[in-house]
Amino acid sequence: MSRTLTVGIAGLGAIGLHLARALDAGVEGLSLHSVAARDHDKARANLSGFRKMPAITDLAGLAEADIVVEAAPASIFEEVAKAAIAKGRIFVPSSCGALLPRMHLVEEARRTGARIIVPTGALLGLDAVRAAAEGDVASVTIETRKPPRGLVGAPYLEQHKIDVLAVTDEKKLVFKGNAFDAAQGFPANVNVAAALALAGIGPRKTMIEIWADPHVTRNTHTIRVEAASARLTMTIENVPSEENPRTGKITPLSILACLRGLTSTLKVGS
Ligand SMILES: NC(=O)C1=CN([C@@H]2O[C@H](COP(=O)(O)OP(=O)(O)OC[C@H]3O[C@@H](n4cnc5c(N)ncnc54)[C@H](O)[C@@H]3O)[C@@H](O)[C@H]2O)C=CC1
Ligand SMILES: O=C([O-])CC(=O)C(=O)O
Repeated sequence: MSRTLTVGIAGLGAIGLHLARALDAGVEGLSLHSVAARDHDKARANLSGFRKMPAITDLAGLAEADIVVEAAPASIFEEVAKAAIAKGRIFVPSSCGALLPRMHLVEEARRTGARIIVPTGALLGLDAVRAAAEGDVASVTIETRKPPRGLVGAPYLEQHKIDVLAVTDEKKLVFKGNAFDAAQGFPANVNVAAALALAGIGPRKTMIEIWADPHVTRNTHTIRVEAASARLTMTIENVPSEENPRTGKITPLSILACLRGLTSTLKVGS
């Protein structure tokens, strides 16, 4: 009989609250242990209907759980990650773009016995990308198209004085470069590119185009891989969540599926 793993969640927004609700509703092998939120009164209100009230803790306190899910702004990624890794926990980051300039955390995890498990999140196909990357890969690219409001607030846009809300007619290419630079410039918008880079050929070789497209209603990501074993092109069209239009509704579901895979007897996909 395998034991139940406890889960702590940092952030109760579009991802964290949905995940907390799903865990509270009951998932075999997993139990919601604690949450960390910026506003504790709001958190208590959000959790009021829960069958079993989790502890409301500070970010470091989450590391008492077996699994720590980070679902907060990228700016507090390091604090959550460090505490979980120091205690040898399973760390599941949503803001995985923030991992790219902090790969020393992987070394630290090796030392403490922690694991860092990057979920597929709002993307698709990372099983095939990982398989292809066991052999020779010539190129990996991602094209992200979001409704302009799904890009608002990105530091790159502010630095380059690009007003995406003024993009109302023709779609506009707002960034072209590698996944590392994209993650710095768009920390709340293209974590998918970071996950793709980590699955495949790394953040300097994975190339991304980001489009502000007033003609799409969904956050749309197309990945293309040219490898010795296979050529693949895949597109996902994510319904933006009500709470945060930058974030696709599939993201908390993907993290839930990832957590289930940590305890389930039958696991499908690599
Ligand atoms: N890996 C992926 O495919 C995806 C990753 N993301 C990323 O996941 C992260 C979370 O996304 P969302 O849930 O949509 O964001 P959100 O903005 O809806 O929620 C974040 C929550 O964190 C809370 N928070 C802020 N400071 C905090 C603190 N010091 N302590 C505790 N809580 C704090 C906020 O109050 C908010 O409730 C973001 O970095 C986002 O960019 C989003 C979509 C896809
Ligand atoms: O939800 C999405 O479509 C992708 C996203 O925000 C991210 O990768 O950060």
